[in-house]
Amino acid sequence: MGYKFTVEKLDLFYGDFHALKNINMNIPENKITAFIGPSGCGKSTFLKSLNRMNDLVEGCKITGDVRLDGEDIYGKMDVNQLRKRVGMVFQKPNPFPMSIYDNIAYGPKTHGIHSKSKLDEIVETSLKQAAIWDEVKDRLKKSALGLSGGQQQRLCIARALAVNPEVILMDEPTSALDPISTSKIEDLVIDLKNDYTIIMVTHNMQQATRVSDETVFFLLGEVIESGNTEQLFSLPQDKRTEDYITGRFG
Ligand SMILES: Nc1ncnc2c1ncn2[C@@H]1O[C@H](COP(=O)(O)OP(=O)(O)OP(=O)(O)O)[C@@H](O)[C@H]1O
Repeated sequence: MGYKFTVEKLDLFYGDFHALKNINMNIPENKITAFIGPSGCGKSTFLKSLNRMNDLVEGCKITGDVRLDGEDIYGKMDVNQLRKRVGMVFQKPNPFPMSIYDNIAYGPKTHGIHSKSKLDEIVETSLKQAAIWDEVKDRLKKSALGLSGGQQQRLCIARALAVNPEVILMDEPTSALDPISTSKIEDLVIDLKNDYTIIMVTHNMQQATRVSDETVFFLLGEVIESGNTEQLFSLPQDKRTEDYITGRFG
């Protein structure tokens, strides 16, 4: 199994607060990895350290080693290039206040693509990949804010795909959505893993078992247990994992 990310001895501090403690992890390529754990245990913080979103947080200090395809992302790698390779989808759909078309074309334009035909092609392909093309193809020039929550989230996934990333980080991508939209996003995520490496934070255990290949359980800033999803849920090795997945705490 090839690893997309390898993380060694990662510690992260927000000022004096030690939010992530000695994280060691390998994230397999072209698989879906789920991060689970109670609120405040550091899942989002860790997710954001994979594309250096924490750089924007004042007082945040990170030590250790995070490698993408063997390359140190906190070394010489250009942050814009890193974020192009490692895209992100947030909990609440956050389309830009512009047309559906422009939401998708925005990223490719900032990376130097200006040909109308090329942009048209990227918009269509990305929307098709995100399983929303049929719903929006006749209203591409209309505001993205007029879409439903579930459509907006698929649009945001299309926007992430438009810059041709290798990894997609998803922070509770369905927590604001109804069951039908959730199921559409889950199907989509499973389809996408053929071409992308996906890392997803979820509070929903059923979702983790439905979609992910690997699961990582976080508690109080530490990784308690990780491994094959089916195994972790059927035969947890650590009592704390068992307590969490059986709903005894968290
Ligand atoms: N910008 C920040 N400054 C200071 N502390 C922060 C900051 N962001 C997060 N924290 C703290 O770091 C810890 C981990 O937060 P994080 O958001 O990563 O947890 P989480 O597991 O994703 O939680 P949730 O499931 O509720 O989203 C929490 O104690 C939180 O209060």
